[in-house]
Amino acid sequence: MSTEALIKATALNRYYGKYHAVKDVHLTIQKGEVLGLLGPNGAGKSSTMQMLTGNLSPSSGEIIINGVSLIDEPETAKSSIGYLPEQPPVYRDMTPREYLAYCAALHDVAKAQRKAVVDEAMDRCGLHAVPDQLIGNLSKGYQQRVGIAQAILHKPDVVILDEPTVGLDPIQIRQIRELIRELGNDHSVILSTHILPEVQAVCDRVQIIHQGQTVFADSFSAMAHSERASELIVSFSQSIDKNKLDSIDGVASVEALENNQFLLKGAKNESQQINPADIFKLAVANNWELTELTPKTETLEQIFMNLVHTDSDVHFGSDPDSYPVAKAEADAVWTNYE
Ligand SMILES: Nc1ncnc2c1ncn2[C@@H]1O[C@H](COP(=O)(O)OP(=O)(O)OP(=O)(O)O)[C@@H](O)[C@H]1O
Repeated sequence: MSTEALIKATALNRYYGKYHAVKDVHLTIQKGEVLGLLGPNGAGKSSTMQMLTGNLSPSSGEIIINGVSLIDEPETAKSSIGYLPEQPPVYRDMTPREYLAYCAALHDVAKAQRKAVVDEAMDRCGLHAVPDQLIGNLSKGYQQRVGIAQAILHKPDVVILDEPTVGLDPIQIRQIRELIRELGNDHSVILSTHILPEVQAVCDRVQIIHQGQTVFADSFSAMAHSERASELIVSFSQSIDKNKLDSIDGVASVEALENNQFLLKGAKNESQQINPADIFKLAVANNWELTELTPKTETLEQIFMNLVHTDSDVHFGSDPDSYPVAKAEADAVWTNYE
C-alpha cells in the first residue's frame, strides 16, 4: 500500500512585508485522515490554508499535492483540492442549483455530467430542501452547506475547510460537524478552527499553530499521553518529608494536597520527566507506604493552554454537543429551519 502523503508541505514561510506570519510550517495529510489545524485568531491558519490551496504564494517552501508540485504545475495540483475559504465564496443572487452548476463548469466537469454532479453534492450536503431558493435568503448554516458543496463537487482527494462553523448557531454547528465527519469517509479533510471541541469532535489528528509556528502535531492520544506523564499524584499512608520528593530527578515542583497527597509536576523538558520508578524507590528507602501513584488527568484544554501559553480567544466551553438540546428538538429545528 502506498503511504505517499496526499499533501506534503515542507518548510512553509510567509511574510507580509516584514511580518513573519507563517514560520517553517511542515504539514502532511494521508488518505482518509481528518486533520485539525488549531490555533488562536491570528495564529497563521488561514495563511497556511491559502498557501496549501494555491491562493497565496509562500515566501519559501514546497507544497506537493498528490505527487505534483503546486508551484510548478498549479492547475494539476489544485484539481485534487476542494477549498472552502473563511468567507464562503457564494453568489447571493443565485440559487444553490445555479451556483453549483456554475462551479461544476469552472471545475471542467463535462456538460452532460453536471446535473448529476450537482444533485449528488446537494444531496450529500443536505440541500435538497432549498435547491431553488436564492442563496442570499438562506440561513448562514445553509450558505455554509452550499460552500461545502462547491468544495466537494469535483470529488477532490482533499477538502480544505477554513473555520467552517464560525458564525453558526449551536444546532447548525452540530450539523456541519456531522457533515464534515461524513466527508472524512470519502475525502481527506484539513479543517482549521480556533474551537478546541471542534477538533476533538471531528479530527483524527491535530496540528497546533501558535504565532505562525507549529507547536504540536500528533494524534490526540499521543497529545494526552505526552503531557500526562509530566504530572503525577502520589499519596502515602503517613506523613512524609516533602523535601525528599522535591529531590527526585525531573520533579520541578511538589504541591501538598490533602491527607498526605502530593502533586508532582515535571519539568517541561521531556527528557526530564518524572520516572515513577524513582518514587517507588524513594518510598521503599524511607519505609513510606505508597497508597497512590496516578498520572494527573488533564483536559485537552489544559494541554492546549500549556502548549500555547495564552488566554486567547480559543473557545473551550461552547461545545454545542454539550448543550442540552434534545435530539428530537434539534431534529425539529433542523426540519423547520428554513
Ligand atoms: N494580507 C495581509 N497583510 C498583512 N498581514 C496579514 C495579512 N493576512 C494576514 N496577516 C496577518 O498574519 C497573521 C496570521 O493571519 P491568519 O489570518 O493567517 O491567521 P489565522 O490563524 O487564520 O487567524 P484568524 O482565525 O483570525 O483568521 C495575523 O497577524 C494577520 O494579521
